[in-house]
Amino acid sequence: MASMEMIGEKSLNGGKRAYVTFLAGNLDYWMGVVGLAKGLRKVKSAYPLVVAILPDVPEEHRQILVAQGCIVREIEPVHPPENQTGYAMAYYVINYSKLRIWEFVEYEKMIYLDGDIQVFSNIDHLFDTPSSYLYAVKDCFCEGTWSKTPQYEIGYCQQSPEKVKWPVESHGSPPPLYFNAGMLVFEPSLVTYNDLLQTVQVTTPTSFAEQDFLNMYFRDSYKPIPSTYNLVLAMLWRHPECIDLDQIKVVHYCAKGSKPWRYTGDEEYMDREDIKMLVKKWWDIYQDSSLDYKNYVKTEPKLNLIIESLASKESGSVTSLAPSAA
Ligand SMILES: O=c1ccn([C@@H]2O[C@H](COP(=O)(O)OP(=O)(O)O[C@H]3O[C@H](CO)[C@H](O)[C@H](O)[C@H]3O)[C@@H](O)[C@H]2O)c(=O)[nH]1
Ligand SMILES: O[C@H]1[C@H](O)[C@@H](O)[C@H](O)[C@@H](O)[C@H]1O
Ligand SMILES: [Mn+2]
Repeated sequence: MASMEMIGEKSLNGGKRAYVTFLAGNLDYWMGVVGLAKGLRKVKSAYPLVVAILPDVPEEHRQILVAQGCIVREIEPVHPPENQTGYAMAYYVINYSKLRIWEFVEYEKMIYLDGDIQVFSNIDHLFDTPSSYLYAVKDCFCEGTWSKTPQYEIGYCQQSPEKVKWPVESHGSPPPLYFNAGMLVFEPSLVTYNDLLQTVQVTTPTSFAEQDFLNMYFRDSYKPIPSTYNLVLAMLWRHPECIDLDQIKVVHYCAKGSKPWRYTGDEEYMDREDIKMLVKKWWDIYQDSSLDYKNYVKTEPKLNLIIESLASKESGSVTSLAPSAA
């Protein structure tokens, strides 16, 4: 990878790791980020959550995130060339700004999670995956958001490619593997970052905005990881044979009507028992005040030790940071 960031085999950032998410606008997505910060604490993740925010995030939302232990980093919006054909969701245009996270080179490796994701098991081990690849979960093409694509028209989905076979005779080779960009394991790099930003300006925008773009850009370095690391909810009704809910570590509330903080149960599939259970599990974490950063700092024994030690140093006495043998 980028020589600028490496001296010999050692990286300049000392191998630092962090989770990162993205927040834009003054709507209610900050609630998702608070839920995520608390979820990462619940599973005892060892790494902080960086929030890349656009300038339009109100001050009060920033303060809530800081109070929840997040590292807030403001980023400039990225404006792609004009889109002549439209996005699957009009707001997807803001997601191009996500490309800025490749600039966070004080970290050697990061795990990006959308704000509408919750982590139910510790996934820190993903930081140990071999470098120079982009890891993400294969997407599903079966929802209406995909209706303008050949995959959807044919009824082909990479999740069950044997169900409806790709018509090689009429359409050529099947499309390359395609990941959902709500969860990514990646390495920040200034070389990659500059190239991403230059390339995006000469690339025609398509329905799934930066998700399409990243799929194209990282085609040769993409490595699929199991759906347990990013359960795109539609998998539950489109490909139930591929999913074992007990194994799921990360849930992505991306299906229409499934954002827990907006959930009404009215939209299609939203009255399913598994959906109700997953929405409730999100709320349980969001409302658990013992997972608030301030309470967590109070109760976390290791942190307490450090805080006490620093306090006693300040007051003149020297205490060892090592835990007592007792
Ligand atoms: O008003 C908004 C809208 C979005 N977001 C942020 O942007 C992320 C992406 O938006 P959604 O989660 O609503 O989008 P989807 O999950 O439906 O979208 C999927 O496709 C998108 C295409 O742009 C992105 O790639 C996204 O990461 C991927 O999960 C959110 O989680 C949130 O972190 C905001 O902060 N405010
Ligand atoms: O990015 C989109 C989005 O997350 C949709 O909600 C989902 O149906 C798609 O599979 C995905 O590609
Ligand atoms: Mn999402």
